[in-house]
Amino acid sequence: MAILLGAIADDFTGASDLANTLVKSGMRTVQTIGIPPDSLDLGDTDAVVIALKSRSIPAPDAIDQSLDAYRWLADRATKQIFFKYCSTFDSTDEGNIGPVGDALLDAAGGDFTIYCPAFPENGRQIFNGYLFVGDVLLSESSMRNHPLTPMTDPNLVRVLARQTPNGVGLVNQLTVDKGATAIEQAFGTMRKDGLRHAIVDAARDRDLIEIGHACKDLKLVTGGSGVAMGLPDNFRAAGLLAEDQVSDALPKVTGTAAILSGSCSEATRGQVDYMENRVPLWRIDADMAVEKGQTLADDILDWAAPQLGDTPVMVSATAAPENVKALQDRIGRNEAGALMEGILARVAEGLHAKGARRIVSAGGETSGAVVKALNVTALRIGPQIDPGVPWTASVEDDPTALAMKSGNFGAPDFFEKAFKVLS
Ligand SMILES: Nc1ncnc2c1ncn2[C@@H]1O[C@H](COP(=O)(O)OP(=O)(O)O)[C@@H](O)[C@H]1O
Ligand SMILES: O=C(O)[C@@H](O)C(=O)COP(=O)(O)O
Repeated sequence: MAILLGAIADDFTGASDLANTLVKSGMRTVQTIGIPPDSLDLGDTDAVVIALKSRSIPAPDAIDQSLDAYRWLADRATKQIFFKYCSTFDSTDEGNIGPVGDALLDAAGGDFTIYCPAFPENGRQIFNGYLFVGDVLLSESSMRNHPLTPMTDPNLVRVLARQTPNGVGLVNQLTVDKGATAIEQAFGTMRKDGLRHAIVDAARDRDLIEIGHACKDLKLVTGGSGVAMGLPDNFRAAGLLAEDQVSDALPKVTGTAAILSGSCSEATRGQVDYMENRVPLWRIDADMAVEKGQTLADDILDWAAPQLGDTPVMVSATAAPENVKALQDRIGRNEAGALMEGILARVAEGLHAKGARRIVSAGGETSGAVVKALNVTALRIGPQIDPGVPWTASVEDDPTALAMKSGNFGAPDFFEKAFKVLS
């Protein structure tokens, strides 16, 4: 059976955000951790989301990994390819959105694609190419202090133009407001003008649905999870997708509970503070982390072992921007990230070995490190906790329930709510 939509996501939280949208829009979706083994039974699957950890690696590596994922999908006669990146367009001037977009477009034999990270339900809107996060421009939001991809330019046409040698245009709100036909005509005009990429404005879900409909003939669509909302309708209109409701029921998972947080985003900082005095919480001290390296995980595991149970134990590297900067100045930006990710991944592995089977991780890079340490191959998508964050369960015989929270997603009580949604 052919895959209708094959997505390549540049991080793990982003992948489950997209899978959540597709399931809610009626597609039977499997999220895989990296390129799936041939032994993976896809069953009746309409969409596959391949989660990579390619957002913050050098662009040539991100291209190679994305093309490997593309080839896996192409070998399975996938009808349309989706490249998922962050709703805050997380990237540096060196990549990776433009370079991966260009490489996938070449591989898919396309000559034009769109870039639309809008996610109105989570406050990401695009007007005249400018990305707003909540009420402020991207560059005024907490994303300006992101530990790995600080976003200081809110104009996505400019941001993308620095990442590709090819022309970047804009389909603005006036055109989007006219609906799918007008948007598709704008794509045609841009193609004739030799533009290969277009940022597309979107402020409301109904804009995203019209944009999705206008993308029905594109070989490659790129964006946040929002723009995927309109894509399932295209397959339904072509008679390829049933009208059936898709279930988000997960197998019953028992086992102790844990929360691992390495996101330093504003929302996560508030969510970690909320859990103070509500659960056993180990906040990783930067000095101790530098001194002990990954062996700090063993101390944390000794502390956690007697407290494991229904109430989650929580381990957090989450820190304020000035503390993140201090550690980065001391040991380097990527080294600081790798240090904290390494400790949290080793804690995850140890907790899993001690019976933890309900695990929440916060942060895209962090979740990537955690999930890789758990040797998970693929995930079923379960109920949503907050917009963009579903529970998932690994397909393995002894399943682990995992919720991977994007840095800036979720209400202040997210971690507490997560375990209520699962029970
Ligand atoms: N105290 C800290 N100092 C420096 N870097 C940190 C600290 N805590 C976590 N990090 C790193 O910051 C990065 C956060 O990125 P990520 O997990 O993707 O979160 P988000 O989803 O909020 O972007 C990770 O690489 C993580 O290891
Ligand atoms: O689109 C989004 O915002 C998310 O799906 C996402 O990719 C978030 O990444 P992190 O903030 O690194 O978790």
